[in-house]
Amino acid sequence: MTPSTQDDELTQVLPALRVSPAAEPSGADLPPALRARRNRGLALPFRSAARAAARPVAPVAPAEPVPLATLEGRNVSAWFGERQVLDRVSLTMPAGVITSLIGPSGCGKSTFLRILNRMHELVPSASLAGEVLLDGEDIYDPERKLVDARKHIGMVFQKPNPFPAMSIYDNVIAGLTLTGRRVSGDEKDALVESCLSKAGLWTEVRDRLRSPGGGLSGGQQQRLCIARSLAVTPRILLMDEPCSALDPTSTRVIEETMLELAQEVTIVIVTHNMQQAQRVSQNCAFFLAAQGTPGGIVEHGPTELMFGDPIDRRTADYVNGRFG
Ligand SMILES: Nc1ncnc2c1ncn2[C@@H]1O[C@H](COP(=O)(O)OP(=O)(O)OP(=O)(O)O)[C@@H](O)[C@H]1O
Repeated sequence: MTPSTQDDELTQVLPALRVSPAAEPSGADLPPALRARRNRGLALPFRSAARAAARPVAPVAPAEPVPLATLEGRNVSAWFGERQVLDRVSLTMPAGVITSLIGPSGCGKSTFLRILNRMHELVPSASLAGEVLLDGEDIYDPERKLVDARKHIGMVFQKPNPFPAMSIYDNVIAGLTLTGRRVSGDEKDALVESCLSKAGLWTEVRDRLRSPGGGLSGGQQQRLCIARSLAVTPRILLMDEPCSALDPTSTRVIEETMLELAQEVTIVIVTHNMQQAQRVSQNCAFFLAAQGTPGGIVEHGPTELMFGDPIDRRTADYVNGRFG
């Protein structure tokens, strides 16, 4: 989806804000996603252990810890006009876990992701059925405002979309500006440093915060977009092929960032990269749409099992590159 204006884009991309950034993790602790890797005997991504221990702590005011949230889709179906593209998809994306959505092109992964933060309904012909529960509360409850869902569920897109002429600093706090929340200068400075640090970009841009966001490399721009999402303290971060436009080095840096962020935000990522799904996610769901039928989930579960010992032959074919 390509938003038409900056404000449209901000409204879609950035949830309304809570200003207090989440508490920085203890430098001695590895995030759960990394601990899970270590416990399973898997190597940590390069630099992750060091970064987890040595991540700079921004001088932010003490903040209320934001509890990790679980997101659950129940019997989610979706249509564009008369055409049904998803059929009764149910998936739980547990708190603090990175869940990857995999599957061939056109099977409805991005549609499902956009339903998870109420972006699907922005398409005029789109409709849907089912429930999306954020910690048990349906984000589609008619009593709830759209902004309540976006407040908690952020999105990072395939193509990095910072505001190119806007400074790096202002890009990070763009969501605050849109929502009209007044934040003191010191608090803004601390928030910018904290979010850029969490997105793994601080040390690269700390000396040029007033330079335009468009002057950064593609990978840096994507991390700037992640920092922009974090500035409004989402509880869930949805990522739609966040590395598909990036080179392998930038991809690796974003993956490390995701693993570290998993300590404070539940992440759901759509990816076509099977190695990436294995590197970053603990849970995985395989989507498929047979010819002429809407997409659904064939199988989901721990990523290790999905790749190492899948139940369904179609899953095995897909993860082993034998599909189609
Ligand atoms: N705005 C739209 N209007 C009409 N049909 C759409 C729209 N967006 C997606 N679709 C259709 O919905 C189906 C699912 O698309 P979706 O983008 O969710 O699949 P996907 O699995 O994410 O694909 P990819 O991996 O290629 O991004 C496809 O058949 C697509 O053509």
